[in-house]
Amino acid sequence: MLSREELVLRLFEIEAVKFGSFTLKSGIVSPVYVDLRVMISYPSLLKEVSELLWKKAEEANVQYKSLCGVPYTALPMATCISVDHDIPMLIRRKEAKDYGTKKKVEGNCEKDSVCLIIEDVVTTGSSVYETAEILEEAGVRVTDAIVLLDREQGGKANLCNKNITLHSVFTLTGVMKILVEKEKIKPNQLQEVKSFLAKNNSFKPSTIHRSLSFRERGMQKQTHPVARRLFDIMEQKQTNLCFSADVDNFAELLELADKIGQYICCIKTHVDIMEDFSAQNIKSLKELSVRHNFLIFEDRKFADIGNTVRSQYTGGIYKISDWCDITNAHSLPGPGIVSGLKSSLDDKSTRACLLIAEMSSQGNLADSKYKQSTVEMASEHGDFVIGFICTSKVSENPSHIHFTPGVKLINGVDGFGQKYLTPDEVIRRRGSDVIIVGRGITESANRIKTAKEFQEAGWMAYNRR
Ligand SMILES: O=c1ccn([C@@H]2O[C@H](COP(=O)(O)O)[C@@H](O)[C@H]2O)c(=O)[nH]1
Repeated sequence: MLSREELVLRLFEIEAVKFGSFTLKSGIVSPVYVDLRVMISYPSLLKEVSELLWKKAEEANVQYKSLCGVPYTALPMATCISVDHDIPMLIRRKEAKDYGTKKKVEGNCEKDSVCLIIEDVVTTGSSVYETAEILEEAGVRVTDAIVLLDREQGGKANLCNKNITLHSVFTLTGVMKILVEKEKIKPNQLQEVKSFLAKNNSFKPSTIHRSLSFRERGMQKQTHPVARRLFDIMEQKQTNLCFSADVDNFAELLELADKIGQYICCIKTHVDIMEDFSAQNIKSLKELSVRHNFLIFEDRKFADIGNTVRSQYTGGIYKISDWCDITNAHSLPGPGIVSGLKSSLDDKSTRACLLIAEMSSQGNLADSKYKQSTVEMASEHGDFVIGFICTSKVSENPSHIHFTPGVKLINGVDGFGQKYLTPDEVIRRRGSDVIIVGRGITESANRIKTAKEFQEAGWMAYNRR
């Protein structure tokens, strides 16, 4: 085995770590460049490095069942550890297969077992987190990651905010100190890199843990009256569960609303799947919403120009604006959609809208720019838009409420690409506020008991953040 110093010198020799002036993909000019891809050309060094990564996990006493290298550079490292120590490996695909199983993870994903992530270099931590998300979708848990070199640019803290502990074999400044000692680089190069690192730190302090309570958010001056009612209900009934009542007849819907009404803050409907829609049935639902103190959210997902959505909201057979407290809309058509919807309301204090910033389905087209523009649109229409359909916290405005669909008690994916996350992942780790649960309840043999379980899981996750 090489000593730590010898290993650093080898990495320097093979130019896996270089000093000078390098323009990064981001356009930033960096005085240091790390490229551990070259290591596959030096198998004995690769083996040494892999052994160090494994030892780091042992020292940190990480308990895990399998390991997964972040593609591509860490893949051979994970493979060496797997073979040398007889530890099952998982491979994360960069692209899901577009045929057959469409799997994103290869290998045996034992439900709820812990998978250790192996990475070569961490800067912001985003590649580790992306890999963790995909592994968790496949049903395994990620608690720790081992990295050969931490560039000390905020990755460790960012991952910590996501509940992943990063253990590093080397830090960039640690490597540089060895190189200064061995007179391979000058002390001023170390200083230059240190000041570069200080100026280029990616750490984003999470506001999730320090966020205000639902009660406090309901009391903000700019909070819309409908959002205020919802915050009040959530605190009063200690529930952030929105039940997605995706059944096709009112007898079943009303029975469910009555039986599980005590556990929910909101019921979500798709009126256009009901076979027996009638004003009388809606009246009965309204009565139940008053008796059990929950709001009604019609998941209409408006997506047309302002003039059309105005008619769709108020007219036709459903007359949605007459009875639903909350509806939702895609931001795709632009701000006209919000203006169109709200223009039909005489009293804007009793009706509100959520914008769809993200979707829970695999392969959806809402990218980060779309999400950001959606949040800007919401901010411009605070008199009607109270929050978002999203899969993570998208807005820092405490008056905005985040609703997340695709929730079950275990992670997974349905046959049409609907991705499921747990209440803990959605509320505590991702910072959303309300879990939307449909089939997790309707497909249960004991719907009432299961609704209570979701209520407890959602509320516990809120209290733990
Ligand atoms: O991105 C989205 C937006 C809306 N939905 C709706 O939520 C429920 C989820 O039902 P499950 O049975 O819990 O999967 C359903 O009504 C969708 O239309 C969503 O899933 N994803």
